Amino acid sequence: GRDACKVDRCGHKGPTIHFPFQLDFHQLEHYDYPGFTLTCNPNHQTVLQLPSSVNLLVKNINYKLQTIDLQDPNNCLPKQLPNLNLSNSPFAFTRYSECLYNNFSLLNCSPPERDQHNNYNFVPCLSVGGYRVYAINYYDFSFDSTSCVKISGISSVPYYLLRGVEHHKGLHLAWSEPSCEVCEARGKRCGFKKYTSPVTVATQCLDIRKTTKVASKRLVAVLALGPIFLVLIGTALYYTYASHRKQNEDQIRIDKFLEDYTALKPTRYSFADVKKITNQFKNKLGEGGYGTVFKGKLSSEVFVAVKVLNDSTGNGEEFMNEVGTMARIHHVNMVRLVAFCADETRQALVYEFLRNDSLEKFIFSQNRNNNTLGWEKLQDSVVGIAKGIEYLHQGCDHHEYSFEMMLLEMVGGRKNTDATVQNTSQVYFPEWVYNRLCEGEELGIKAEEEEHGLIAKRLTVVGLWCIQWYPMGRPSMKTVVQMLEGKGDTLSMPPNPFDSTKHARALDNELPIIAEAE
Ligand SMILES: Nc1ncnc2c1ncn2[C@@H]1O[C@H](COP(=O)(O)OP(=O)(O)OP(=O)(O)O)[C@@H](O)[C@H]1O
Repeated sequence: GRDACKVDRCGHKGPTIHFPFQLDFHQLEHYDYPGFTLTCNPNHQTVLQLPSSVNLLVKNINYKLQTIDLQDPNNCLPKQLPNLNLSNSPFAFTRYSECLYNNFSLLNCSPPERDQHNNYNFVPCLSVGGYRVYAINYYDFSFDSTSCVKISGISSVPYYLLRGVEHHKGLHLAWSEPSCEVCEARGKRCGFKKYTSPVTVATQCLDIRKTTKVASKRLVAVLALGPIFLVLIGTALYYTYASHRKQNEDQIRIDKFLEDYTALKPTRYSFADVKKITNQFKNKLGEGGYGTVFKGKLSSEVFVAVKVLNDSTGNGEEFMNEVGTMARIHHVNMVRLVAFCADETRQALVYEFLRNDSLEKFIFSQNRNNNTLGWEKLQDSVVGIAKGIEYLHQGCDHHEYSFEMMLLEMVGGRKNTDATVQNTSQVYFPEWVYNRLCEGEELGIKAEEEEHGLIAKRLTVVGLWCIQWYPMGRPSMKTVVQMLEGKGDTLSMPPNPFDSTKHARALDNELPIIAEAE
């Protein structure tokens, strides 16, 4: 109970510190439960030391949500991330940032003549002397790293920590043990009760009033000591002045952050702007179902792809959906919507420019042996796309029907309805390839090394799982990512998606029998 009544803080603006946290100089009083130890640095800032000597400043502790907000003392979190390992600490990344990304490398790139890397995660605080540091994911294979040197690797991290402008936001962690949520929600103070196992701690709820009574008694004692009180007032005034100055500095930093953040949101252009950006639609990149795509230039270094929507494209619903959704999406595997145009008559979407051609061209390349995209790269692309779709689904298990066809088309190396194929049994590639796999035959594709054959087989089996007749039989995108990343040849074969008799029989079973009318 004594621990629960104790409230500390490092500076008058610092977060309040009470159970399950404690300041290290009160260590002796915590004879029953060590809690999470914090320290005060000489600048009266609160410091949390995480394993591997990662020291971070504590900005806020939310005892109700059991979260803690941390900042790097030098405002350069990416510098600490390679050492950050939470496995031996009571903390984990918060649910809000549950999208964790693996295998980032910090690359130091020599000064580019013109910055061709502007679409990647630039880390300003690590970039010195004209060199530029980027946080690049294993799957960013379009990133030209020839003039770069790897500084360090980051194994697992919430993606928001690597986005340049969001470094200021700091790191958000959560703890689950000891659990004080119930006490906090009841407006009570939480305290240690007993150990239920060597590592698990039971807590008890204590009345805060007791705490305030103790506090007010102390206040009376302080008032009695008048002269000391005056000194305290003087000190407090000094700190108020100092904190006011610091508040101003914080405000400037926040304003700068908001400015950057606003710059990230899609801008609205007029159609005249769009014409200017695309140089009168001079350079056509391609054509899709909804419009024509042109190359454009925002500045001497920033290129974009401008999709001018067909006049006949819907009643504006599709356009609003696209802008509404894309504006909220920030994912390493998703193209970024930079701007849009919605004049009375014309609509256009402005995306970041992707310089490495469309995947379609690589899939349907005639001479697969000579193309630059080998089987490993194809697999990497598929995993990247699957992760992007998983991010979009965020827990909903509905499928991206064209994803599985893309998998199968990659292996088939041709559209599965290719009418030029001689052997009619091969015309519907998915069915043909299912039968072949079931009979233990090779896929009959061009894969010179054994490992390539395994990749092709893995893509095919996952594709076949995803085209299962019944939606319930299809794996979630999360499972798809795991299947695609799985090593070796251990995937089981799915049931036959083309067995129409089974489907008919299953339907028979499911439909209720309706009696004929008399
Ligand atoms: N962000 C981009 N960067 C570079 N090229 C692009 C970009 N977006 C589209 N393109 C080019 O424009 C072509 C058409 O793209 P678009 O998105 O309109 O069609 P799609 O994806 O093929 O089909 P759909 O209209 O069904 O989405 C692509 O094949 C590609 O060559």
